[in-house]
Amino acid sequence: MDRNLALELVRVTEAAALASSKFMGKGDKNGADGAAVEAMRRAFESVNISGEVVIGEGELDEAPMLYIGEKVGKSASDSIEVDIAVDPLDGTTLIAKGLPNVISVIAIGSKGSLLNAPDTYMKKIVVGPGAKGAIDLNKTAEENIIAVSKALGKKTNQMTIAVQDRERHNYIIDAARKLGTRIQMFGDGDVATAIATCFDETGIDMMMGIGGGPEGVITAAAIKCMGGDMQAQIYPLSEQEVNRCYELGFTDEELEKVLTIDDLAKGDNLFFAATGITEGDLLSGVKHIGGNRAKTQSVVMRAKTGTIRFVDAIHSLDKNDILVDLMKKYSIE
Ligand SMILES: O=P(O)(O)OC[C@H]1O[C@](O)(COP(=O)(O)O)[C@@H](O)[C@@H]1O
Repeated sequence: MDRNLALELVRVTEAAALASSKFMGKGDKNGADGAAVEAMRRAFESVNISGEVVIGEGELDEAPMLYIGEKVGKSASDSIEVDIAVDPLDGTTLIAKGLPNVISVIAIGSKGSLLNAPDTYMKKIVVGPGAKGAIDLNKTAEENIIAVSKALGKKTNQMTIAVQDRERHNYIIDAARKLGTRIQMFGDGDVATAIATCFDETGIDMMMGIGGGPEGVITAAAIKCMGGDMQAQIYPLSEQEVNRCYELGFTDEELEKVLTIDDLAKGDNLFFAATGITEGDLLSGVKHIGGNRAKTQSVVMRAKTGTIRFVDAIHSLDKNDILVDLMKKYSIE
């Protein structure tokens, strides 16, 4: 894949971020998600790829989505075939309330590189480059915190771990408290939080917990680009989810397997892009400024080179065809 693809991908997440930002705090999570999906789909039309969505979003909550198997991109005779994983809006509950940590994300990899994870829960553990090789999902939360602290050369009470605020994570909270480890709880949006582990300035050393499977694959592509580490296990939490895994052809053995970052996102022919929608640890949210313009901040990464680029942009919203059309459709100023 050509390096110039990076900027094209940023345009795609920017489009989704701009469209959904119009819904911030309006209590309409499906409206925000729908606008992000449509904007992303339209923006993909000008990207010179022949892409197939292998990870879509929305199945868990039946929200609008870019569905699995959907073809996206220009699909010209010279377009390269790629796997695409998308989450046009990670944090639908957050955007409805105007809360921080909402982003739009895509990961792209060569054909067959991204795991076709089911739309069920996934157990995840994510660390930055400093603790690469130190994590093991077969071990307890306590053992992992200790191993990561050793790798980072910190005491466990000098570490901060990020945990999604859910009852199912009480075992992690108990382990961290026993070790005196600080906990940064977050309401939603585990892709943004996982990425934050790879940036020292966020102060987050590790993320652990059970979140969406599709989000897990997207996270793995990003963490690969940044040289961090991740392990995961498909983790259906209900009988319905177990059946869904079987329907998709997963065996019991595969469901028990601890997946490495390479199982989730193979090789290094991978790109990842994200744009902030609301303020986050790493990316600023969309800021609507005077003159019908808006500022965005994005990050785009490439695993092959390890380059991480932050892209600041100012958009003239009335000159943006996708946005003009969508705002008409949703009757939003
Ligand atoms: O909210 P749940 O059911 O605990 O699921 C966790 C998943 O939900 C999210 O917090 C938000 O997902 P949505 O944007 O689809 O609402 C993800 O980041 C996370 O992986």
